[in-house]
Amino acid sequence: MRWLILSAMTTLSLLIYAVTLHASYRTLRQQLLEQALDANQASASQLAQSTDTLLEAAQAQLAYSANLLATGQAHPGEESERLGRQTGTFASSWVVQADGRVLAGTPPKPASADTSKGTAESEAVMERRQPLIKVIDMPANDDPSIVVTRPIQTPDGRYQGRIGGTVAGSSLFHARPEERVATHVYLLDRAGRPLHPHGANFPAEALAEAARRGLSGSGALTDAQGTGWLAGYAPLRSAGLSIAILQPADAALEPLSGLMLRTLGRTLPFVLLVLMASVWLGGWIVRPLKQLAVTEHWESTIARERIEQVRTGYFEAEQLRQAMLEGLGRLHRRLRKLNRESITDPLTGLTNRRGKRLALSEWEAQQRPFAVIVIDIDHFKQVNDTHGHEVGDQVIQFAGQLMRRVSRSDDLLCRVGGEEFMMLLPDTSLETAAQVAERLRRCFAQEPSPTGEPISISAGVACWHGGGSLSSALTRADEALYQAKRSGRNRIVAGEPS
Ligand SMILES: Nc1nc2c(ncn2[C@@H]2O[C@H](COP(=O)(O)OP(=O)(O)OP(=O)(O)O)[C@@H](O)[C@H]2O)c(=O)[nH]1
Repeated sequence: MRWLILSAMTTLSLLIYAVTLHASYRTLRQQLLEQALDANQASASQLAQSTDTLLEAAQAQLAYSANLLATGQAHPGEESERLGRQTGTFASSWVVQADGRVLAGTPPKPASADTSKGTAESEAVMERRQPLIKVIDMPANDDPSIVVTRPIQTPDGRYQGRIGGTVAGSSLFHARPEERVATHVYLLDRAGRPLHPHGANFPAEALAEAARRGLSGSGALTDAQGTGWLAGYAPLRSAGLSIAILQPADAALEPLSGLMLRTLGRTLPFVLLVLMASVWLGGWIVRPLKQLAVTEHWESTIARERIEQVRTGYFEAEQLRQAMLEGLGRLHRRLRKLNRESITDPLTGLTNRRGKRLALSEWEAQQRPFAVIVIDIDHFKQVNDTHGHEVGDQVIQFAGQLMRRVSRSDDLLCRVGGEEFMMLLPDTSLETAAQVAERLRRCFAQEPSPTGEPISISAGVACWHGGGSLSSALTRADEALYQAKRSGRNRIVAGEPS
């Protein structure tokens, strides 16, 4: 039972522990993913905001220079050089006149001087002679560059050309907030296509709608290879683009195993404690039950004493103990009754032959001296013949009553045959026993029996002094009785002392 309780509690504890660990794992995982998504979105928004500020500042600087050039307050070469030197915003700058000819540039021959041309959209902007911000196609590993241009128009509205510059990605993304584990920054066009870096391998289409609508937010994506990505995105309003910050989900979940190990380390001692408590509890529950499981000495008082000494400790075991004591009490009472019945003559209530034999064995073992009176009703056959067996039985019962009348409480009164009786008087001399026998004989002679008249008895008396043969003492009593019968009945004969 102990092992049953132990294994049940162990299984239950481990099951609860496993479920708790699993739930912790799921919660931690979810928390890490949500934190990463929030962080990526915050980074994307911050980066977009700082880039927007930078590009707006670049536009303002170009507007100032365009105004100086349009009003003839500055020379194109000087202004282009001043832009590069003074602000530090531009990696290169140039001035082109209305027909597209480069008037000045810093560096002197900027490779991207004509990069303000390109897409149909940007051409249209140029045609409309509006300011433009545009990402230049760059080699895959380079930082992106953004071209910012501004029309040069005289106060009366004549278009004289454009002034522009490139803002390098290094200065764009230097404002990037904290560099987080395995994060990648992407510039997306309005269709959500990655403009930079080239060949970006992520499920861009998932961000297309957000990019088109200029939304900011975050989401978990899965690419064609089944890799999970955590994306945060925000619109780069000044350039009509979006910035996305992506992080592989695995990288965000990297701390998970460490956290779970720490959780295990912290909780395992408690689990061991629970298991140890289970062992102790199992023992505590089983101990009184084990002690109550008495398998021997049920018939003696030892069992009762052992059960009484059991300290139960809890209600159910105490109930069981009480029930066992109650059952044991009943068993003992029943055994006593059976024992009594097995040594009692049912007609007279006197001790029967078996009881007599047991008592004699005990006295012999104890060497306890006793006197014996063997009694026989005279002519009992005639009683039966004359008055019937029923009256004969009543006479036998009557004989028992008279024997009780003349005896002491210590004396053992037995019915040893049909109308034969025996009185065993412990620690009694031959003379005293003979006197008792004589008193009994007189009782019979004087008291009317169930026949309506007194009846007579004959008796033989002998005694055993605690040594020698006990059976010879009994034989002497029998011989004395025989002698009393032969001498005419209704008399007592004491045998020879041993
Ligand atoms: N009613 C009745 N009679 C019994 C019982 N046991 C024995 N008897 C009868 O007791 C009688 C004993 O008779 P006997 O042994 O001849 O002895 P007796 O007639 O007493 O003659 P003596 O002993 O020589 O004086 C028999 O008739 C038995 O049937 C009993 O339990 N009830």
